[in-house]
Amino acid sequence: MNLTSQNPDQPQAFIVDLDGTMVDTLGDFVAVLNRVLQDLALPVVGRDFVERTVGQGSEHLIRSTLAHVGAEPQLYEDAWARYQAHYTVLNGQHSEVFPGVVEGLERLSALGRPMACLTNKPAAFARDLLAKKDLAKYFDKVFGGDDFARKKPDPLPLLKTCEALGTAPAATWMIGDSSNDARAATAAGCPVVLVRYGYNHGEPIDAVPALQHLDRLDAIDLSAWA
Ligand SMILES: O=C(O)COP(=O)(O)O
Ligand SMILES: [Mg+2]
Repeated sequence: MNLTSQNPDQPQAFIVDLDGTMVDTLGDFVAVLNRVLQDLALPVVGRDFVERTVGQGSEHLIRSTLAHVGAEPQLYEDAWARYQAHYTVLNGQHSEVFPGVVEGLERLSALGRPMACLTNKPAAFARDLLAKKDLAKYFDKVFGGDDFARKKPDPLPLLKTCEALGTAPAATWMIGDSSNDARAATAAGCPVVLVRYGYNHGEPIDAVPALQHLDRLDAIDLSAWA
């Protein structure tokens, strides 16, 4: 086995999504959104709505939530400021690392290849959450939805992350939970692995083409290394 091989089929680096892939953050999103809605004397939202709506960044989530409860879109700026304030306090309090994630990250990190976390979550919240859940140690780089001009499903964040890791997209595996991750990865030329337990906009993830669909991150098949 030659670990330094440049065979593009072999993973030379990993990019891992955060919400729905490593951490079950739905509880945080629901708690924060409902505090914002209560502040604004608006009706609260349920877990199902949030599960269908997360994954495209905070702006999209806040705008969609206001529309869902029938609020005026002009409330956005106020809601965004309140969302930031509540999220800063509540980040990680209602969320759990998914089963198999620590074991999976240990397997990946044992390969000694560069690893990045790439999420649509604002970078400051992502860094804070990774630190609180003791996952920061696995990543050489962490990028959030406000680090680049465009978010996933645009390929730009993937291309920029590959550049930062110093690896070719074709040799850099993206591990995510949604069609957003898959679309961004495919457009960037990165192979994609999808987990089934996350949030895929209310759609079955098995319908989204990927190298592998996993029930747990530690079930990832790295046999391309053999
Ligand atoms: O939309 C978000 O805030 C985060 O989503 P992601 O971590 O799955 O990219
Ligand atoms: Mg996700």
